[in-house]
Amino acid sequence: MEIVRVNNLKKAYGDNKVLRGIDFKANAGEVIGVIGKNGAGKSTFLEILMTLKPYDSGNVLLFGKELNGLSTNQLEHIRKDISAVLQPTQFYKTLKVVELLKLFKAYYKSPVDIEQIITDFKLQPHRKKYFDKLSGGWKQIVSLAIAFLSEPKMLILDEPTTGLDPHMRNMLWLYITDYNKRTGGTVILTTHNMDEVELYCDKVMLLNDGINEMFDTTEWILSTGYKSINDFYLSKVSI
Ligand SMILES: Nc1ncnc2c1ncn2[C@@H]1O[C@H](COP(=O)(O)OP(=O)(O)OP(=O)(O)O)[C@@H](O)[C@H]1O
Repeated sequence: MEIVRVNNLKKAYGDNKVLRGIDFKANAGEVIGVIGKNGAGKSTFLEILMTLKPYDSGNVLLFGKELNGLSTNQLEHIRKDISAVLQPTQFYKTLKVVELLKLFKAYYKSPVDIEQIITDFKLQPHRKKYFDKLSGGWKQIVSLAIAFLSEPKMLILDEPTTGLDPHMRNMLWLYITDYNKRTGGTVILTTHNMDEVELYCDKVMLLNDGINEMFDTTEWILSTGYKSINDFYLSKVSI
């Protein structure tokens, strides 16, 4: 089943033409990595998929519906099936980890068991701490746990493992892989870690000079003679 289809997507900030004709597709159950150098437009692309940012031209279809032209009600309906890692706000400060999880569980009407999430994300020692007092990496973990609460059909993660130690990184990937297998949910993420792309992503899109220079399976890219996805990246992208 097709979850996302993007044709000839263009987006500029003033004279800065960031996306100059992107074609992309995500099916149910795929894990897709979006890569490219700093400033290539990865976050811009994800924000458009999250329905947070307008685009100039082209087509973006989520769950078969073209985004431009949807009413506010229709957009809200679509957003129920999407989850993204939220940027912590001031409001998070005043709540403990377990309170935050309960709040979002109620908000999403999530069937997910809070205690299970606490165990899966190794949050037991932190459950009674105020969010504001957690380290950067643990704030990231809590934000990710919240994103999974709604059991979304599409999960969008912007650099989810940046700032996480190797165990936490591993744990997060196990969780992503398990969520993907269990629910058939689609995961679209950006990362600068090419080993993660090679290990965990079914497909990879390389954004370069505003276009998708490559969009294919990691398997196919490796079969063309690159030693690794890192090798592929270094040979395709100049500094
Ligand atoms: N709101 C904005 N207004 C103006 N320019 C913007 C805005 N957001 C992003 N840009 C510009 O668009 C370009 C792409 O930025 P974007 O954040 O999408 O890239 P990225 O690939 O995610 O980068 P990074 O890997 O560094 O996170 C950059 O030149 C950036 O300065």
